[in-house]
Amino acid sequence: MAQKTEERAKPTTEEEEDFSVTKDSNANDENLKEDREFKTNWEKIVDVQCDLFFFYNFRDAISVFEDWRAKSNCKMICSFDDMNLHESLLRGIYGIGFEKPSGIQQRGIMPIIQGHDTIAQAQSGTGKTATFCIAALQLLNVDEPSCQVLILAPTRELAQQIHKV
Ligand SMILES: Nc1ncnc2c1ncn2[C@@H]1O[C@H](COP(=O)(O)OP(=O)(O)OP(=O)(O)O)[C@@H](O)[C@H]1O
Repeated sequence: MAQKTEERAKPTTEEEEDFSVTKDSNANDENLKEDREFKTNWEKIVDVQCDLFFFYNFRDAISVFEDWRAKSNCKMICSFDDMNLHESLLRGIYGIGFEKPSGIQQRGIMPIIQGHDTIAQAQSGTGKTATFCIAALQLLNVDEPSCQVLILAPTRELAQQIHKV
């Protein structure tokens, strides 16, 4: 059986990651390679557009996020209560059993609500979909009947998965 290693976001005092991801060591090497490629592409994007951020769950990338956070004055929010969400949205979040935001939600929800162009990458099942859904629901004007949010997904399967969330 392949040796298992645990990959987690760099721990911080503010954050307690809710989701842990276990990978075999070969998959981990592949992920690190992909992350290096992603970071190179990201650096190209940053050159032309400064109002973007990304993070993923490896140490280098977290530090890029922390730099961005320091520059943009954007805080990491560790509780849904502190996100200043509409009451009905907050009730819905607690109603489906979310007690506290995951790492990507602590970092990603507020920048989207504040109108920053946001690129975020995190491991599978860490709450990315809920991140942009919660932010989108917060930004929706329920009295406005026209389309206000468009979510594009590259595959039908992913679109169906997003619809479920
Ligand atoms: N803060 C939270 N607390 C508890 N459960 C959560 C939280 N956020 C998301 N979840 C649950 O975790 C699961 C994965 O969430 P989500 O689909 O948002 O992750 P994802 O990163 O988009 O996944 P994937 O990489 O597979 O697309 C879902 O069942 C979702 O309901």
